Amino acid sequence: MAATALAKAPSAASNSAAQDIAVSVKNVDVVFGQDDKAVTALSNVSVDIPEGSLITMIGPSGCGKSTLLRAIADLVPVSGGEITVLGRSPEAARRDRAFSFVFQDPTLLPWRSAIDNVGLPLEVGGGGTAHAEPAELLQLVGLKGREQALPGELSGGMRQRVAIARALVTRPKILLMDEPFGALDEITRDKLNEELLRIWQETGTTIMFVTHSIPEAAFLGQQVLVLASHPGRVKEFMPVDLPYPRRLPVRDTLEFVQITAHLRQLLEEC
Ligand SMILES: Nc1ncnc2c1ncn2[C@@H]1O[C@H](COP(=O)(O)OP(=O)(O)OP(=O)(O)O)[C@@H](O)[C@H]1O
Repeated sequence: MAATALAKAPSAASNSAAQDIAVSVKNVDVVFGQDDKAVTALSNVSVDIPEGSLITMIGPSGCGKSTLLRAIADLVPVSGGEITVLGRSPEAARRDRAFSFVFQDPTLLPWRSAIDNVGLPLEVGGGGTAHAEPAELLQLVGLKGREQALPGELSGGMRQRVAIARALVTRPKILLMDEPFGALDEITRDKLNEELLRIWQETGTTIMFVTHSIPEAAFLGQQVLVLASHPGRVKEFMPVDLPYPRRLPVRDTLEFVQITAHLRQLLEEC
């Protein structure tokens, strides 16, 4: 396996001129079940996610945020329309390890150290592919010195950092994150929000991030994809016109308050 350093990709935030599309979602429907039990989770959803961008997704419970992320990740089949990931099918992209998924629950193996958890994807089918060094990734997520700690010896926030490092070890172009900080206390979550932005800028990874938190969606995202429910559909794809690097105090500015007020208004209409 070829270990490579975490090459600094072109700054994601300053890369908006290069509009190659990482994920294209075109007229996508997802229907679960059949006949009178059929649930239309997504209806005619279209959105293009530029390479290197950080997109947050928000919407009422059950509007299909996770389903959209899972369809992109080839975990859920689409019933209509088309998804392409870096120009190929989600299945091909999964085989090529074009993306990694981070869930709310970090699901680490409790008997393996932090560094061995980070390296796990390399042991299951990662042979021959370029990858990042687990130790370097633990440093990237702020866990230098805790390489040998077992998950049970780490806090919830630290475990989620390990999960993020593990997701990055195969050097995916795209990171799909489904409420990764939803179970954490507010202070830890704030800190991880700032750190995720730093990681994004250092790696240039395209990130799609599902959240229930309006401030989190606005703080992280270059654009916020607002989904409405029954059936799940795009309500608005709203740009967040705040410069990066963003620090937490930006949330106290009038601009930020106006953005979150607009998002709240959109969600009330969903
Ligand atoms: N495997 C499945 N089988 C049947 N229905 C499903 C399945 N997965 C999701 N659904 C339904 O699809 C709809 C969208 O669910 P999804 O989990 O994508 O919503 P969500 O916006 O992520 O919700 P939440 O914010 O509560 O996590 C819901 O009505 C849900 O019940």
